[in-house]
Order: sequence, then structure tokens, then C-alpha cells
Amino acid sequence: QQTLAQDTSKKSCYEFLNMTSRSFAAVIQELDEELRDSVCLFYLVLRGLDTIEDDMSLDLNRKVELLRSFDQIIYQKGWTFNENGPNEKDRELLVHFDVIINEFLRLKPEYQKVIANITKLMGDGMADYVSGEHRENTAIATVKDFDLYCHYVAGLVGYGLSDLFAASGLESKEIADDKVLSNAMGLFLQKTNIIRDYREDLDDGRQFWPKEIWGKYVEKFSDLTKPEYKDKAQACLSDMVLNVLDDVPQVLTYLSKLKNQSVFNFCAIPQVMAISTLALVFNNLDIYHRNLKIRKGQAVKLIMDSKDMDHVVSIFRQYVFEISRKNEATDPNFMKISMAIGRIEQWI
Ligand SMILES: O=C(O)CO[C@@H](C(=O)O)[C@@H](OCCCCCc1ccc2ccccc2c1)C(=O)NCCCCCc1ccc2ccccc2c1
Ligand SMILES: [Mg+2]
Ligand SMILES: [Mg+2]
Repeated sequence: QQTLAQDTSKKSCYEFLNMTSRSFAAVIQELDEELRDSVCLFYLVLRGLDTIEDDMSLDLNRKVELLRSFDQIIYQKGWTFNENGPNEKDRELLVHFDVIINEFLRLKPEYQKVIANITKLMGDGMADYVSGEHRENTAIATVKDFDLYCHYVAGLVGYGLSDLFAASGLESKEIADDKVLSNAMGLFLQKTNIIRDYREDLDDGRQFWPKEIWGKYVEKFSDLTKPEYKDKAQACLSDMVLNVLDDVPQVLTYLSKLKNQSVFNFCAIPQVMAISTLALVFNNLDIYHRNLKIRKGQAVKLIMDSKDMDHVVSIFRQYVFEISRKNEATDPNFMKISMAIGRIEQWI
């Protein structure tokens, strides 16, 4: 039984959800009653953490202190934060974070534990990278660093979601056992976004592409935007897409294990958007100049069609075919991409 005040504060959490996420708000609100609030708060707590990580105007030591203690901050009633820079996009969330904390503290202790545990791991992981990127900006040097960073900011979300699905009883315990599959669910989304966001991140003074990859093609990361490096830029982009394609079989395996319809929709829709985005950015040099987004009509059609595994597999097949059609024989990665596509087609 809840009071009017509690009802109001829960409603404002969903307002913050809709304010801070185009792509996840709708699918989170479609979740079954038993999961909806815990996943909504899981999102808001981590978006609050990410708003600290993303703010390049924050003092480095202050940022590290906040990142490493965020798992305790979420238990501090009344805590709010207004040190974010004026144009930090989700600063409002932290200014009113006391409301999020109140609702978090009303969740079942079991759900609170999952959220606090992932928040600690993610906050420490972000802190490990933040010092590197503030200084010489090559915090992500190797492909291994790239996989580790994406594990911290997105793979761990997959871990936590699988734990919440299992704890809710809507999915089997096994879904939380295979960490490799849960990790791949996050890596596929995060890595596709990192490719798509090249220009936006460059303009914000941030770079996430591993130097082990782009360093094969250019001296400076921003050379990729210059017309005289056009062929190098295209080869670098296909090298990045090749790295992401390896996660596709694991994503499809994870989705095939889901039983609950609302959980399936919640998990499948972001993945289907990501494979569509990956096909859009592949061999498309516009990504070096502007942020590409799939057309609204395309997105709506994908959402409608992603209701069961057979449809999701056929959507993946369509976009993997589009990537193979765009794959150019002159590309130094042509063969590797063909083989990655071959591995995916064995699966689908
Ligand atoms: O600032 C931005 O708007 C983008 O920030 C990116 C960044 O800073 O790198 C980056 O911030 C990452 C750190 C905060 C994670 C926030 C998050 C995202 C989605 C969730 C979905 C459900 C529950 C909790 C969630 C938590 C970001 O938002 N990247 C988008 C991809 C993250 C994917 C997370 C994820 C992982 C596994 C999943 C499995 C099934 C369904 C959804 C899943 C969603
Ligand atoms: Mg962010
Ligand atoms: Mg971030």
C-alpha cells in the first residue's frame, strides 16, 4: 500500500527515465510488473553514475571520488548533486537524485543488492579509465582495453539484468550463469554506439576506439576525418565493425534462452536497433562527420517485428546480408569480414 507522496515520487522516476533515455525508456516500461520498477531504477542509478563519468568539466579527483563511492551514495537519503557543468545533458537527474534514492530504497533488498553490486563494479571500472582519458587520451590502447572498458560500462549491465531476471522468477536461474553471453549483450550495444558516436565523442574531446586498431591506419585519431585519408578511414571503420560482429552469435544465443515475452521484447529491441545501426555505419564515411541514426520509420518497423526469435533471426540475417553486400574486395579486411559473416550464418 503506498501513500500519495510515494505514488508521486514513483511517477517522477518514470519522468526521469523518459527524460534521460530515448532508446530504453519505452522497452523498460513494457516490462512485467515484477521487473519494471527494479529495471527502471537500475537504469536511473547507472545513468546518474554515467553523468558523473561523462562530465569532462568535473575535477579529476572529485570525479574519481564520486565514481568509487556511488554504491554508497545510493543509500544516502537526501543526497543531490549540482556540480555538473551547465551543458551536461542529464544534470537534472543528479540535481533531483534524492527522489531516485527514495524509490531505490523501497525496492526488495534482493534487487537493491544486485543494483548496488553492479554500481560498485562499474564505478571502480570507470574510475580506472577516467584518469587515463583525462591525460593523454589513449586510455583505450589495446583491443583488450576496449573489451574491458565496454565490459565495465555495458557488459556489467548485462550481468545485473540477468540477475534481476533470475531473481524475479520470470526467467530461469541459468540466464544469470553464463556471464559471457550477458557480457556480449552489453558489448554489442556499447561498441556499436562507440562506432556511431565517433564524431560526437571527438568533438567532446573523448575517444574510445582502441589505438591498436586506428593506429594501423593513421598517426592521429582525428586524421580519420580528413579527405586525404579516405581509404585509410574506410579500412579503419571496417576493422571496427569486424570487432563488433564477433559478438553477434552470443547475442542471438542469449535471446534464444529467454522465456518471458516482456523480457524478450526488452532484450531483443535494443539488439535489433544495434544490428540495423551497424549495417548503416558499415563503409559509411559520414560517421566521421556527423551522427548517423536509423530512420524513425525503420525503427518503428523493427520494434513491431521483434516479437519472437524467428523474426529476430530473420532481421539479423537481413542486416548481415546488407553488410556482406557493402563489403568491398579492395578492403584489407574483406576476407576477415566475410569469415565473420560466415560464422554468423552458421548460427542463423
Ligand atoms: O550518456 C548517454 O546517453 C550514453 O552513455 C553511454 C556512455 O557514456 O558510454 C553508455 O553509458 C553506459 C554506462 C551507463 C549504463 C546505463 C544503462 C543503459 C541501459 C540500461 C538498460 C536497462 C537497465 C539499465 C541500463 C543502464 C550507454 O548508455 N550506452 C548504451 C549501451 C549500454 C547497454 C547496457 C545494456 C546491456 C545489456 C542489456 C541487455 C538487455 C537489454 C538492455 C541492455 C542494456
Ligand atoms: Mg554517457
Ligand atoms: Mg559514459
